[in-house]
Amino acid sequence: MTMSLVIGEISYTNILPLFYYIDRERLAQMGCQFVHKVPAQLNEGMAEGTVDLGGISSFAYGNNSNDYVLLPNLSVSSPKEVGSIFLFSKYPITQLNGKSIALTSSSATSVNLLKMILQKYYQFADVHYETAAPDFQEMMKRHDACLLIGDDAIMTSWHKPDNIHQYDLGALWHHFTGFPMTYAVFAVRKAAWEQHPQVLAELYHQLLHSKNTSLVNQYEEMIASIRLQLGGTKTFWKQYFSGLNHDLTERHLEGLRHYFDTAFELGFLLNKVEKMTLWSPTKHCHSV
Ligand SMILES: C=C(O[C@@H]1C=C(C(=O)O)C=C[C@H]1O)C(=O)O
Repeated sequence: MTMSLVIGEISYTNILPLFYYIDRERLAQMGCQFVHKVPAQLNEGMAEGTVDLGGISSFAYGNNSNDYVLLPNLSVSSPKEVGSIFLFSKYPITQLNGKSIALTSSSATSVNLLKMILQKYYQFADVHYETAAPDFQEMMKRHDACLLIGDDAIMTSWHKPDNIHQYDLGALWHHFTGFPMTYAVFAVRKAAWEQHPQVLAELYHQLLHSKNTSLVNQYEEMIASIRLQLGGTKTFWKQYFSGLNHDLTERHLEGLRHYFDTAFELGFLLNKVEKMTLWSPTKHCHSV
């Protein structure tokens, strides 16, 4: 069997509803291969062409919007609090100007989101950033605050010392802009989509099916398996998933546009994202 699509699967709980119910055997028979990595590694895989599609940081999509198309109705987003993207700080956030913050090496969207929030909304011009492996203890040895995402952030929040302040970036973004935040999108490299349209259509159908089944089952089965691996109570995980959203509506795209425009304005993105092109299983792609 020749390989068709290499699919990037973010190795965090937040994306699980989209993958939990897919038929991996059927997709493997169609030549699909899955790779589990943190977002920053999948972003890189897409850029160098070793990954064909997958959940990637929306910031990485913004950097490559002419070469990738978006799968509609799929994302990792939150209307407000996200519950797994946290700034942990020795000081209240209002006192972070002039301080040093360690940024997880796993992320692209959230590190830029944090910089944006501190620079544009808190008007801090003098924050020192350093990228580091996602390890709370190590990060806090040499820095005043640290940014963690995904399961690293969740686990850290469970064991955080009482004197450490914790800020949810989804809540901050919503507070300052009123928009939902989309952290990950499903992007496909154009070449891969053109070569394997049928495999992509099947995969897309399965991802949507998984998302809908997860919702209908209220994440019950999934939560049982997550608890075996990571611990945590059923109530905790129910609440976590109820704060997330995996759609990509017009409102999500508006929020993304605002994020990309701000990232360009502050020089984090080198090019303005002029349009976002959405793949369609039945028609030609269209841009918004
Ligand atoms: C919701 C999350 O979103 C993740 C954050 C990402 C980023 O910051 O680049 C990328 C993919 C998402 O899965 C999370 O990590 O908790």
